[in-house]
Amino acid sequence: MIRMELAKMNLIPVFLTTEDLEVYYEGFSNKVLWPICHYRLSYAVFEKSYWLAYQKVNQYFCNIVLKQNITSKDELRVHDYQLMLLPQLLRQQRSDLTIGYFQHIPFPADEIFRFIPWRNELLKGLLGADLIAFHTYHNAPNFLNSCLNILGLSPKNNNVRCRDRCVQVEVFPMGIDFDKFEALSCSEVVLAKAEVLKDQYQNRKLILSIDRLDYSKGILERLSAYESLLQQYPELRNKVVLYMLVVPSRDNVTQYKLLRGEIDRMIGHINAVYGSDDWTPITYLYNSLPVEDLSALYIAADICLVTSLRDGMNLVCKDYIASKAQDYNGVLILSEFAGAAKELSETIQINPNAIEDIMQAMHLAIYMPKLERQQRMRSKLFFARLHEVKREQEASASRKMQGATLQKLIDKFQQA
Ligand SMILES: Nc1ncnc2c1ncn2[C@@H]1O[C@H](COP(=O)(O)OP(=O)(O)O[C@H]2O[C@H](CO)[C@@H](O)[C@H](O)[C@H]2O)[C@@H](O)[C@H]1O
Ligand SMILES: O=P(O)(O)OC[C@H](O)CO
Repeated sequence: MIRMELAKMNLIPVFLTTEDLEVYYEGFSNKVLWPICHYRLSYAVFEKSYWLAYQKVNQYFCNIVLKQNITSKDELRVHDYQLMLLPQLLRQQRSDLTIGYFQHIPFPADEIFRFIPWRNELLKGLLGADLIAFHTYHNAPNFLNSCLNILGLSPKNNNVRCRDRCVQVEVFPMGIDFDKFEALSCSEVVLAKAEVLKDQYQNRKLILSIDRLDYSKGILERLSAYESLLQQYPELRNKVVLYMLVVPSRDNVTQYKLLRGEIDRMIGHINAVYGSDDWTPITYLYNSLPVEDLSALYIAADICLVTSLRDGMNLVCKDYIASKAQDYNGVLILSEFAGAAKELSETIQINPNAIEDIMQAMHLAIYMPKLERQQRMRSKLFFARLHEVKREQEASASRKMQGATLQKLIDKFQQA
């Protein structure tokens, strides 16, 4: 049944057992690779059984891919850290294939990647691809340094030579479906929902955050900063609301369970200590919402607060910008450790480890004059459009075209 429904969308499922999910997905992917790539060494659990499952499931994906009727004209694209071994597994069976690999999360410094007992195998797995790509610039040298210092392969001009093949390492910052969010922000249904939200909060300043429940998103740091804001500027009490939408994620993994408990505790504390009969400082939703509701939140929010401690890109901030394409009326506070910060220079950027900085950024955003808000948002809109996901798809359809397409867009920007 599932198989048939997915076939209608040209999709083929890869079914995993409960045990595979536990050791491959929750285990190796999210207790080894995720913490290492997000610089949380102490959260990594180097279990041999996780590694065995990771190899097994990557092989399983490989078998299913190769059962399809693939010709050497097809281009295979492997996405993300759950499938680092897949490029080489495919290459071993089919040397004629063109394979791309895109990593959505950061690639850490070689001294960090080195911690993984199976780092050589992982790097060799990736090097089965013809093209390895990351969101932002610093990931590429991190990967190339790992090839050099762990495998002893000297890179030359972003290329790594593996026997008779040359692997190219590139940077493609990913965007969103900009038009979709812009269109939603004009839809009557969404605008009505946004009005309901504004009424509900009686025109208090609405600070919005949306993320999966993840320790990489700096959720506790955000809460500490918000508490400091209410402490240091008591005149803001009853005038602001922090609306936190936290999307459930990996809830069987220990560190995620602990984080959830701590979030609940901090929110309970802030609401109990600072709240009053007619004002709750934090609205907290632990849920996944339909896209119309997300869009209404973006429209209603005066400020969007992104506090990632590490983030490959962060698309929430781009969704927010696209949702402001009509009136430019919003302020984005963005962590300097989110990949998006490299493109969005007109944001208020913060180091999320500096609680005082987040607090001052919120204060600045709350009192920012309308003209300045709009000027900053206009320039951000340009960059969010520049890397729209549709353009990226067209651009990466041919590797050769990529450089030229991107250059053309950059030239256009420079002329503007
Ligand atoms: N309830 C809901 N329903 C529908 N959509 C929802 C939703 N809640 C959130 N979303 C959407 O999901 C996306 C989440 O992407 P993010 O980049 O913010 O984080 P994530 O860590 O999941 O992504 C990983 O992949 C992305 C993309 O490569 C990288 O930016 C990031 O660094 C990396 O960790 C956003 O576009 C958001 O609008
Ligand atoms: O929810 P997960 O575990 O599939 O991970 C989502 C992230 O987009 C991974 O990059």
